[in-house]
Amino acid sequence: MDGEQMTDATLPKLGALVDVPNEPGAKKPDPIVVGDDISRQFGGLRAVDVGHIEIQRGVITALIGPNGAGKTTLFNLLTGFDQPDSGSWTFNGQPIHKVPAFKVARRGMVRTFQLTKVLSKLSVMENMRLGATGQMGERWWMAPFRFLWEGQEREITERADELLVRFKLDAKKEDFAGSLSGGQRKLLEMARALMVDPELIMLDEPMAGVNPALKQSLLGHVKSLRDEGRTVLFVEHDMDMVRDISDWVIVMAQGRIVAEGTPAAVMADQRVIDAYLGAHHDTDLSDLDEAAIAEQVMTEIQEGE
Ligand SMILES: Nc1ncnc2c1ncn2[C@@H]1O[C@H](COP(=O)(O)OP(=O)(O)OP(=O)(O)O)[C@@H](O)[C@H]1O
Repeated sequence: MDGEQMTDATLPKLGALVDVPNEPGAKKPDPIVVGDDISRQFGGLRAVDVGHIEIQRGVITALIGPNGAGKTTLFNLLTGFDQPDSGSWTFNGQPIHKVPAFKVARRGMVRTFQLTKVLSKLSVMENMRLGATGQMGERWWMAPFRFLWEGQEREITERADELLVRFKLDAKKEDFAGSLSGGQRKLLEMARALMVDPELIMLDEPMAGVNPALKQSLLGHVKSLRDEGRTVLFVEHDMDMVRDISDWVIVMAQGRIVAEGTPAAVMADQRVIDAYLGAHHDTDLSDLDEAAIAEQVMTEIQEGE
């Protein structure tokens, strides 16, 4: 996949969504992920309760919803970082719901993590090397066979160097990750996830803590992931980003998928409005048209973050 600029191929992929109904759980023409009856309970709280979900291959899908809707929990489940109470899902047609996280990543489905304190104390380059799972040199019994893993080590370093140049972090490679700005951290999270050359990259709030000057550059990087043939799924509260770059939007509320569709359709969808209306009983709906209400509610959610 590396190096292939698939911009020409992107257009037919986007076109494939035209006939998909704007319905929760809608079937897609070429899904990379298909999940059924996925549930996760914390005590008495059903954090995730998804009947059916499909993620279309080769496009950018946004996962939105109010705080506590279950978005992160669903991310954790799909990528093997948490275990469901029930449910099954496939990646590229292969069941993956019982596969541990590191193997899910090797198969090509990777999620970003916000940099933790521990990773902040590693250099940018060390963070990149951590992103490359399954190096032979990690296995103690391979140590005597240095000739076998030295080549791989070199490849990892070359790949990390290339990605750091692409994300304009090469000048920072020896710096502590903790010294990076919010936007640079987001770029590092993305670059690190790309170390395993994933088919599906799942971004957790890529715009959180990013200053406005870096936002455009970040948006460009996310689009470039799609344009080189990857599938992108991201959780985000920044509605400008959702509007700007997503090809498809899935809305969660109280653990369930309550709406799906193109960004324009979703922002004017009554179910989306209803999902957020708990805090808006006083709004006089008769005074506003549907799209205006959606716009207002979305803005309030965004401002509330
Ligand atoms: N480990 C946990 N233990 C107990 N409750 C949890 C745990 N993780 C999540 N929850 C609860 O599950 C619900 C869903 O949380 P989740 O973080 O998935 O929502 P979210 O949509 O990602 O929210 P946000 O947009 O605020 O990040 C919330 O009510 C949350 O408090």
